Amino acid sequence: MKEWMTMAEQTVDVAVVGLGPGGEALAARLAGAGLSVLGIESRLVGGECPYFACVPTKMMTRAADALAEARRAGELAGSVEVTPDWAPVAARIRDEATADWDDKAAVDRLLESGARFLRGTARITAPGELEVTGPDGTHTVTATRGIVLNTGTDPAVPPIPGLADGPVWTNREAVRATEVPESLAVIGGGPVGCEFAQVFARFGAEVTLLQSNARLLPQDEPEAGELLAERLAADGVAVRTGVKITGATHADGRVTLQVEGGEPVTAARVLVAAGRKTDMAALGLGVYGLDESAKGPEVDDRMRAAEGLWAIGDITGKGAFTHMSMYQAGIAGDDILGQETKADYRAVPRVTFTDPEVGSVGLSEAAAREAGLNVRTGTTQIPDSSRGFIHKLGNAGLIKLVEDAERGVLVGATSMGPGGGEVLGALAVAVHGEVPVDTLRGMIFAYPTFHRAISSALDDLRG
Ligand SMILES: Cc1cc2nc3c(=O)[nH]c(=O)nc-3n(C[C@H](O)[C@H](O)[C@H](O)COP(=O)(O)OP(=O)(O)OC[C@H]3O[C@@H](n4cnc5c(N)ncnc54)[C@H](O)[C@@H]3O)c2cc1C
Ligand SMILES: NC(=O)c1ccc[n+]([C@@H]2O[C@H](COP(=O)([O-])OP(=O)(O)OC[C@H]3O[C@@H](n4cnc5c(N)ncnc54)[C@H](O)[C@@H]3O)[C@@H](O)[C@H]2O)c1
Repeated sequence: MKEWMTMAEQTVDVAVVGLGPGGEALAARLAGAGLSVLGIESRLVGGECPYFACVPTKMMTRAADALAEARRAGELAGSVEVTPDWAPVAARIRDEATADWDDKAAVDRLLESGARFLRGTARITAPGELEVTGPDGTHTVTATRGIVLNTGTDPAVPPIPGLADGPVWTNREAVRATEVPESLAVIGGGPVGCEFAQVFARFGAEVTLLQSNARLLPQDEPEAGELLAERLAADGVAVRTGVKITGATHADGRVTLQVEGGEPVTAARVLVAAGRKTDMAALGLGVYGLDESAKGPEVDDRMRAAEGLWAIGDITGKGAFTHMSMYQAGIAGDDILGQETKADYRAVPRVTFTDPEVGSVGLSEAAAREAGLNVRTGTTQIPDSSRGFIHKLGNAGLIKLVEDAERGVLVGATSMGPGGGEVLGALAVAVHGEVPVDTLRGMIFAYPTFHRAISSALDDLRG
């Protein structure tokens, strides 16, 4: 194991700036391949996902789903008394997910791979040159083969007058919650807002979700956003879409949000889930002649942003998901190690872990039409399937397929329902493998599974 770096100047083959999921994996891989690699991280090795995002929030949704299932037992299986308790959730996130937000295990793993590690904030000062400011001073780093950026995003707090004058939760504070607020106003109806809104509502908070867009999950099919709004309402969330928040005041430990043309919302807490921001100027991207006002560098299909500069993860704008960060790390790693692999984004899957889960892959109907394809769609409702009928309570969901009729292949699909993210697997194979629709129609789908509903959606395909 190499020593923790303390020297002020060092030269390596590759510097990985920001150790999100992809950067961490890439640094270890390149070191394993014999390159000298320096991983630089200002906060926690592993990035947003393990400490503030995917893992803790999915522990929350797991717990909230357990409560919902227990509440359904009354009608299906006899009486159950449900008394929500946040303590086990908070303890699990602190102890099992984040080791109390300590990345020692991840740092050790990185050092054991042969990579070096430097804690600090990096800024590019010249091509292949970095200045890193951290707890033990300022270091200069020269990366002779190049720099990989995996700097991710920060939560964006919208410029609502007064909002930032008092305490505001983003995902980073919400995952540290040690108790459930009595009431919660959620700003934003994307994946983050919807997941948190349902979790806290199921644990007893009075939740209002304020979404500026006309619907929830605007990147998904409209049918999915509409059905999700219904299901959140059934959980007691007051869902308000198409709203404009014009101001905020903080008083007596409560926040009040003014809503244009509507009732103001007062809550004990406000959670901002209104998207993410980046700062390319702070990173010094202009050194490479790149646009510092952009959200991130443009990359080619090998993740190259410039000569000797690669970028992976959320900043590439190809989908802010951990699996994308890992996928792109593989592509960039191949390029650095001289293997020719090209990124292919035709079948990017994503899952919002609400109940019902909303999974989608490839193009939505609107995106396929915008791309000029001759589109046919097919839809089926999960409650109309045998498994949906059997499942009864909690069976809301749908499957929607988007076919390129010209080629007779699926270019997109949505799978919403119980285990919707798992059912998505079959659809992702179909889109990724460009399996002819006729071949899919000839498949035998096990009875009575949720995924068997795919065959009804195939039967429904029409122009
Ligand atoms: C609440 C929430 C839930 C989510 N749930 C899911 C989910 O279920 N599934 C999923 O696939 N995705 C989910 N995501 C998205 C997921 O967290 C990100 O896509 C994932 O973390 C990958 O991001 P990344 O690789 O770009 O880097 P990040 O994870 O954002 O890490 C970047 C790292 O770079 C560091 N850094 C930044 N600038 C510098 C600098 N100048 N010098 C040194 N270090 C720097 C940061 O400190 C950070 O640790 C969720 C996101 C949120 C907010
Ligand atoms: N399960 C997952 O894979 C998962 C889960 C969470 C987040 N993520 C990723 O993290 C990223 C961030 O998610 P997010 O939900 O924060 O962002 P987002 O950009 O997807 O959604 C933010 C929503 O907030 C709304 N909004 C913006 N400003 C507003 C305002 N002033 N008032 C009211 N509403 C406003 C927008 O209409 C938008 O729909 C996304 O790209 C997402 O893909 C993934």
